[in-house]
Amino acid sequence: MRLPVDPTTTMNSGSSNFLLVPIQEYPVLDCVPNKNVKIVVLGASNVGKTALIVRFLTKRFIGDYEANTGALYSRKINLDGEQVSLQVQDTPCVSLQDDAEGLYCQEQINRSIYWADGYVLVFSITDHSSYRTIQPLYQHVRRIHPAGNIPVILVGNKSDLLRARQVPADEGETLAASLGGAYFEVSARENHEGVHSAFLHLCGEVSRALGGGNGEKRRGGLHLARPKSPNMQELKRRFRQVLSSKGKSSTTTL
Ligand SMILES: Nc1nc2c(ncn2[C@@H]2O[C@H](COP(=O)(O)OP(=O)(O)OP(=O)(O)O)[C@@H](O)[C@H]2O)c(=O)[nH]1
Repeated sequence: MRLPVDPTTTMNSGSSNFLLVPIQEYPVLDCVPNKNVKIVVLGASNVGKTALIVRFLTKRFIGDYEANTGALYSRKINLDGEQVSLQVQDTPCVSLQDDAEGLYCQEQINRSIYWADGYVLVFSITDHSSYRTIQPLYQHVRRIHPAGNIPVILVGNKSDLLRARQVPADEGETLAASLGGAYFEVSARENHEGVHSAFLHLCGEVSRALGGGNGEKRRGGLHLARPKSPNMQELKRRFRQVLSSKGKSSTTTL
């Protein structure tokens, strides 16, 4: 069933896509100053990225969505007793190239990866090919953020479809461990709590990575941290490093 569309319900006014349930946007005025947790949800087609975001933000599950072109949602959350501004970016799907190592990844996804501080990598437990996209996807994120810690969680969605399972839980756990993140097996369709815990876990990781309340990115990657004292040699070295890492990333133009 398609619900009526209220354009005020989308947070991304420049985008033609829309969501079928209203997600309230909260003012960020009473949030911790400058503490903005930005997460992006990535994965193959049809794994439930939009369903997970809707579940997390509204506690609801809606069966059908318009084809997703990437909407940005913002709200206020309570994290360890602090009101924090959260932004969640939905994305179009990624897919494996024929050699199964490279990734088709739209430019807008690259921009979202660059923008975000934390990553929800989603596959469907009923679709092994969606699981196989995760490792190349993570490598792709790494190319965009080559240095430092990357807060990430791995989500195996559609756990209500046990009879159609193609990915055993221990494969999910092993993969998550190799990425340095936690694994959550959830059902956006049947359960809010699991989805909520997964997103909140990542928000906590991001918040810690951002550091004690000043909201500045602590990790490296393409962000050039300002050196304590001006040193032209060091600046030139960092600049060359960034240029060469950009050159290595064939799909990334930032
Ligand atoms: N059974 C079941 N179906 C789900 C679940 N989550 C999502 N779906 C269904 O899976 C389909 C895809 O969900 P979406 O949220 O549109 O997936 P997506 O990853 O955003 O898809 P793309 O727009 O192709 O990137 C829809 O028909 C959903 O109703 C789940 O936990 N269980």
